[in-house]
Amino acid sequence: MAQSLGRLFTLLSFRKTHLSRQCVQVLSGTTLKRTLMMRAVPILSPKPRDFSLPNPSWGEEMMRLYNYYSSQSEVETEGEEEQGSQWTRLPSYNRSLKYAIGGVYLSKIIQSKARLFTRNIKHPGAGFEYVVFFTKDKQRCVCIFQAGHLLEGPPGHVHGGAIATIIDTVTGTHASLLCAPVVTANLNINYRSPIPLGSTVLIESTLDEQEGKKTFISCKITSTDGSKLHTEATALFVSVSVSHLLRG
Ligand SMILES: CCCCC/C=C\C/C=C\C/C=C\C/C=C\CCCC(=O)SCCNC(=O)CCNC(=O)[C@H](O)C(C)(C)COP(=O)(O)OP(=O)(O)OC[C@H]1O[C@@H](n2cnc3c(N)ncnc32)[C@H](O)[C@@H]1OP(=O)(O)O
Repeated sequence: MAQSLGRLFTLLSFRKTHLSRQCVQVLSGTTLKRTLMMRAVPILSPKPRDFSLPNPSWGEEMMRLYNYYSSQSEVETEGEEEQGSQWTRLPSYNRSLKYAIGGVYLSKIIQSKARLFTRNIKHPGAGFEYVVFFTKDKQRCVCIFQAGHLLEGPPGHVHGGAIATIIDTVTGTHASLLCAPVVTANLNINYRSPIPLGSTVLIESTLDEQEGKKTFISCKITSTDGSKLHTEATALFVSVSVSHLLRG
């Protein structure tokens, strides 16, 4: 199985070197949207649905922050200089495979029922609603997260496992931007104050260090005005080959 999948990946140019280069090309800079349309999602492939665009379940605070970071992402077209482009929104698909060339088709061939954990609840607003923005130098990411009613742990509050999941997702996405593919090797979490169900919070992730195959990232979750610290975490990601992912 792993061998035949390996051959398939090779045929479809889904090799580590290619993937890494492509990720760097595709996911950097403020021309992300245009580049993604032209390179990562090829002519032969339909455009995958982007789950990090607003939907009717997004509350006022989620929309306010989305508009704020989107406005910071706008590219100044006058002159050569790009201004006001501190943040770039990262599209989000229901399978990581969909970031690869031909990923939409690959997704139909390889474990077609598999879905990204955070994008597998169909009802808008019931699970994880989130959008990630990253800085040009990829040193920082920010995620706006609205926690739906299916993520309950203690009554009225978000489950610690759901919090771990969104932290793994944001820090993992951050590490992937720097050196995909990666896996989480270590995740340490301190839960400082509960997150009310249905609320919108900010997740900020910072690159601490890169050392060979290792990428160290730290992260905190706060209320949107920054006054309340909910969670702090550190994570270690290790770069792996595609064959490592396939071997499991
Ligand atoms: C596919 C297309 C992707 C494209 C992506 C593009 C854009 C991204 C956008 C969105 C991404 C979307 C979603 C992302 C969402 C979530 C991300 C979730 C990620 C996960 O949820 S993933 C699942 C959980 N994860 C695992 O399932 C890992 C299982 N595990 C292993 O696969 C191995 O265990 C491994 C590889 C970790 C290590 O394997 P190993 O030991 O053979 O590796 P190696 O020796 O090379 O280690 C190298 C150096 O790391 C040190 N090291 C290793 N482990 C350590 C530890 N735990 N603590 C401290 N240091 C450690 C060593 O000590 C050495 O350090 P040194 O070099 O200094 O000696």
